[in-house]
Amino acid sequence: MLLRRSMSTTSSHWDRFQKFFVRYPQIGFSIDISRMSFEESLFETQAPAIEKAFAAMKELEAGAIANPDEGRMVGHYWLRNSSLAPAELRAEIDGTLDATLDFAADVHAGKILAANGQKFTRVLVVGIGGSALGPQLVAQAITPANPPLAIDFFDNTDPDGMDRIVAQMGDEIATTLTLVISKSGGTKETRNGMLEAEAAYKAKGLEFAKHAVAVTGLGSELDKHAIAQGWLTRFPMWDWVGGRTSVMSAVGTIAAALQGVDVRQFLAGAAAMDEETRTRPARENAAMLLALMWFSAGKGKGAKDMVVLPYKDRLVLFSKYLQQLVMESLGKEHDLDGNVVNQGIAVYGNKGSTDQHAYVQQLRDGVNNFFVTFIQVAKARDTAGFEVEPGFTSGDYLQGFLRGTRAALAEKGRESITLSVEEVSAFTLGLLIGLFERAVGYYATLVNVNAYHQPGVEAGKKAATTFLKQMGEVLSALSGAGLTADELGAKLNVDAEDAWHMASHLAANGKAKIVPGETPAADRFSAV
Ligand SMILES: O=P(O)(O)OC[C@H]1O[C@H](O)[C@H](O)[C@@H](O)[C@@H]1O
Repeated sequence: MLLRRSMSTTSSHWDRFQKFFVRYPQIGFSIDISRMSFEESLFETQAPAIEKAFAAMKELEAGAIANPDEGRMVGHYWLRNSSLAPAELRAEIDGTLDATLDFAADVHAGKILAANGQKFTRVLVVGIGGSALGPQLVAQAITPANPPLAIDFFDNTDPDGMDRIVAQMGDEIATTLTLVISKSGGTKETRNGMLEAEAAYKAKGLEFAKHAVAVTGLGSELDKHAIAQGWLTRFPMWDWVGGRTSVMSAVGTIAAALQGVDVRQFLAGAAAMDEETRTRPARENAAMLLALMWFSAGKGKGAKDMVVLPYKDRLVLFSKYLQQLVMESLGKEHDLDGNVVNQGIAVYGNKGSTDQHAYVQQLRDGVNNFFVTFIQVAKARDTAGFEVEPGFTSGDYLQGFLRGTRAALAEKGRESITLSVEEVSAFTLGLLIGLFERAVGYYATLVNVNAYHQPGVEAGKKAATTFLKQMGEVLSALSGAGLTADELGAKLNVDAEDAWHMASHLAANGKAKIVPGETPAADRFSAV
């Protein structure tokens, strides 16, 4: 009885797998949605929305103002196929790509040297969000084991984080090329990182400008600064490329090329996935299938989180990369008609099998509020095989753990998608990025939001600016006599809780003295 039941379950799984497994053999990719619990009628019920999404994408790729709030075109697909771009942009797209690759080749060949006449040995990327995550993902996933230049990142305004990197660089800062990357050219974290880098070069008696390159919008603050200081060179960033989709613009190509990545293959991978997912009907269209799965799992409201589990160390940052791509694109208060919808899909993940020893316990037994996206890489390793047990390699185990976890989740009614690529290479990373970019675009139409703006990000920036201004006032107001947060607040017309945090921060960093009281309200702050 038991045996029969399990056999029929197995055969229905096998049938469903065959029905909902789509592969593109010519690019070594497949998607399996058979372990998602959607009804087949989804393709019928969503047919009008699917058509709308295809049409919207077609217009977007043809240069429509697909980001209406900001009145901008959305052109990341043109970066890997400039022939799609409006005619007046093609030469600039191709020219910029060539210029980044030529620059990297000249650095490798020693035609562009550090100020001391030696070859550059390191790159320091200063950027944040879309201006850092792409280069970080590329560095982690597809650079050679011993790249021509080592790479570090200032991707925050944490002084301790920057100090550690500067300390690790030591005297090698003299042969470090710094790329300051900011589309807007006005992001404070990046401005601070640039100033910290400048100071670090100066501390070693070096001229920063002779080691600095900017990637930014024409005429931005950063652009003007780079011109005024006579930096090595500048590469443009365009308003029709969003930060989170900028890895195939100069933002990503310059660092990748310096690292010895085959950038043209990276772009070719994305272009190939674009070709596959641009015109195929929904049932064969991997990007549309992803969008539909997100829609059906989360009931079009993001009710289920997306857990991204690549079974490959090189792809560990892919989940973080997708977190920005998906959450910044889809996490919106309003839909395109102005209704309050509070849309989004939460994304988290790290890598398998590592995560099986952490939160996968909850995925199998706990709250069922997610679907997993497994990423399987067929090829286990580049080097010769090694057997950890007779007949079995580490790679066999990795595959066993992926399949085992997928089955164990399915047994408990937990959904999963499995994407497969043959190996992690410039080409396959490109195609995976291309796949998710298009899936995000399709899904945005299914739920009627603008995927290409990020109005919510501004609120935190504005509040931080106010906080800093008021903290300056608190610092000036401190005197010999100890003041409480209430007194500071009343004096400066600042919220008492804010005043307490400002004064506490100043005290923790040697700019104020604190006499602690029994409660925060009794703490007294004075000038040093
Ligand atoms: O490249 P930047 O203009 O410096 O922007 C860096 C990042 O910060 C912004 O606040 C946005 O949220 C991100 O989408 C962007 O990638």
